[in-house]
Formats: sequence, structure tokens, C-alpha cells
Amino acid sequence: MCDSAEEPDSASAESDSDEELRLCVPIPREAPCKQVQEKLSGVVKNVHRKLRRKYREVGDFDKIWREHCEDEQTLSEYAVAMKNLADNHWTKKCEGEGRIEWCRSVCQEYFLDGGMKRMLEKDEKSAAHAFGLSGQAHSTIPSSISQLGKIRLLDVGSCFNPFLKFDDFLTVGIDIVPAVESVYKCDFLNLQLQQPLQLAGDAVDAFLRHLRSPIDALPAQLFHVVVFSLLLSYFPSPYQRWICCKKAHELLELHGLLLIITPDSSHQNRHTLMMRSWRVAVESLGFKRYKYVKYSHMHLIAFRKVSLATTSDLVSRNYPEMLYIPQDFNSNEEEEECGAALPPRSDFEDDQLAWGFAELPDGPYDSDSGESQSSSVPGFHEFEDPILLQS
Ligand SMILES: C[S@@+](CC[C@H](N)C(=O)[O-])C[C@H]1O[C@@H](n2cnc3c(N)ncnc32)[C@H](O)[C@@H]1O
Repeated sequence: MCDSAEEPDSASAESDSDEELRLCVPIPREAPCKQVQEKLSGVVKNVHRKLRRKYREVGDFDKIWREHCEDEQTLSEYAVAMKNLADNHWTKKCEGEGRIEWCRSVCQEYFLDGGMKRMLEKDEKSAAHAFGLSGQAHSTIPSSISQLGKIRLLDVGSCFNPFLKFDDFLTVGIDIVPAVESVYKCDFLNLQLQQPLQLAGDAVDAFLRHLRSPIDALPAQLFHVVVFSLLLSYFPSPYQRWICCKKAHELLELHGLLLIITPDSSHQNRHTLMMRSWRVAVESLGFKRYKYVKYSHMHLIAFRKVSLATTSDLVSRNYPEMLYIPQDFNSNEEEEECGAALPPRSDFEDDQLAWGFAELPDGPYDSDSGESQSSSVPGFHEFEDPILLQS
């Protein structure tokens, strides 16, 4: 494992003279590891860049996506690089911490520790208030789903199945190129949705345990949680991100959670408009934001599904374009690939998408739950992979 600078690898036995040399000449022992990490991160980032470049050149994301999914060599290099990063560069420092642990803690708090119930009571009180009723919460509010068994979690773009190790989840990991056997092959963009299963919880669990790869279709309202961890920025087009969020809405049970983690190494306020824009877009599908936190290298957002239906007029109202990322406007990426120095990204790029969002909420990061919005969530250490996450 690379980050074993303090613990020399016993497998690579060194001679005494090597060791003497090491004592005399201060060799930066982390350097090779960093180089390998940069190389692997480069493989990953180049795939994203090439997709975006092609999208800028060709414009037809369906065609580009088809070609991308047929490019087996690129896809498998990507999967190997991601798996290698996860196994050898991230695990030791980040085991039990970071984005995956954040997802787990949000789910536990929401489903097992009364978060969902509190939110539903709050919703009922506001509805009662709006209709001039007494504001008493109704007894129809479901209690925690713990009685129903495990939390059914769909991890889209799972790659190496990081949620499998948690017992509280019944995890279904899907990916266009699974890096491990336990992940099912599935292109989420082209996943067909079927009628919801009319089965008891146990039978739904059994259904999920017997899925077969590749997955082309799934019943709606199947999961308690859908996770997009570093998924949405993979896509070159905001419309593809939108399709994913819409599918997540359909796949979730009412009151289920959509957890979105998206990379961004800039400080919290730099992309305030972008995050507000995402919130408006996702909420328009029938979600309500539940938690938001900014770590040094990513935004982590939890949305809860608050209504079964979405309106049909969303596309014409520009909601898909609201799911933009700064890289959508960065045509300098190729220069970056060639090693040329980039001019600093201007604030204009960030702000140019602040089209007349009259309906945007006022508070930049107000969360329904009152959750701390800083990156210093107690008990958590940030997942640090600046090399991969910086764009
Ligand atoms: C940056 S990796 C993130 C891996 C993992 N979720 C994590 O947080 O480390 C993005 C993953 O999304 C997968 N992916 C991209 N488009 C997809 C799609 N349409 N359906 C399923 N998986 C997809 C890629 O193959 C890749 O493994």
C-alpha cells in the first residue's frame, strides 16, 4: 500500500547498504506514491475531459455516450485506476471516514434515529399551518423503517462497491464497468423503469438479492436510498445529470433519500450559485433538501423524496440546465491536458449561469434539518483526494 511511508513494506526487503543510504540521504519516501496516485487520477480525469471535449465538438450526448460505452479499453482502464486508487491510496487514511461514512451516518440518523419522523412532523405542521388547522402531527406518520429490515441502497456508479461492507444496508451497486464482481453491470442512463413491486418488505429484499448482471430494468419505488457518489460530474451534459436525478426519484420509495456527492475543491462560497441552482433543479422533481455539507474537495447533499409525482413541464422550464458544473464551460481543458498553464478560472464562469433564478431560495445553505453547514462535522474527517477531485 502506497501510503505506508511510516511503515516500510516488509515484502520489499532492503539491504543494509540501502538502509544506510536512506539514513544519509533524505529521500522523499512519499514521492513515488504521489506520482502513482497522480498517474491514476490522470487516467480518471482524462476520461471525463475527453467526454466533455467530444460533447463540445459533437453536441449529441446520446451518440457520444453510446460510443463511450463501447470503448471497452478506456472503460476498463478507468475501472482499474479507480479500484487501485480506492485500494492503495485512499483506504488506509480514510477507512470508515469521508464521503461513504457521511452517507452512512445520514441514513442512520434519518431512518434509524428519528430524522425521518421529525421531518414528516415538520411537513405536517407546515401543511396544517398553511390550511389554518391546529398543527397537530397525525398518527399516520411512519416510524423508523428499522422494523422493515435493512436499508435498501442503490449505489449508482459504484465502481468498487464501497457500501457492501456495511451490515445495515442491503446494497445494490451498479456501474457501466464494474471494478469488482459484486457490482452489477448497468447503464443507469438507459435503465428501464417498471411498475412498482406489490410485495412485502421481505420479498422485496429477496428480489434484490437475486438480481442478475447486466441489469436493464428495475421496478420503481424499490429503494430507501439512492447514492450518486462522484457520478454526476462524470457526465458531459447537464441533461444527463437531470435524467439520473429523475430516475432516482422514480426508484425511491416515498420519504427515501437521494445522496449526491460532487467534487469541488474551491472554498464553500465560490459556487454558491451553482449549489442553489442544483437545489432548485432537484427539488423541482419532488425532493426537499435535507442536509448539506461542504468538505474541502466536495459538496455532500441529501435530498428526501417528498412527493410521488413530478410535474411534466420541468424540461421546458430549464431545470435540466441548472445541474451545471464549472467544467461544462471550461474549454481550456485540452491545454491543461498538454501541460500548458491555465489562466485562473474567472468568477464570471461561475456566475454566468445565474440566469434569472427568481425562484431561488434566499439563504445560501439553509438546511431543513438545521445541520451544520461547515466541513467540520463532528466525528468525521474529510476524504482527501485533492489530485482526483480538483478539476
Ligand atoms: C468517479 S467514479 C466514482 C466511483 C465511486 N462511486 C466513488 O465514490 O468513488 C464514477 C463511476 O460512475 C460510473 N458511471 C458513469 N456513468 C454511469 C452510468 N450511466 N451508469 C452507471 N455507472 C456509471 C463510472 O463507470 C465510474 O465507475
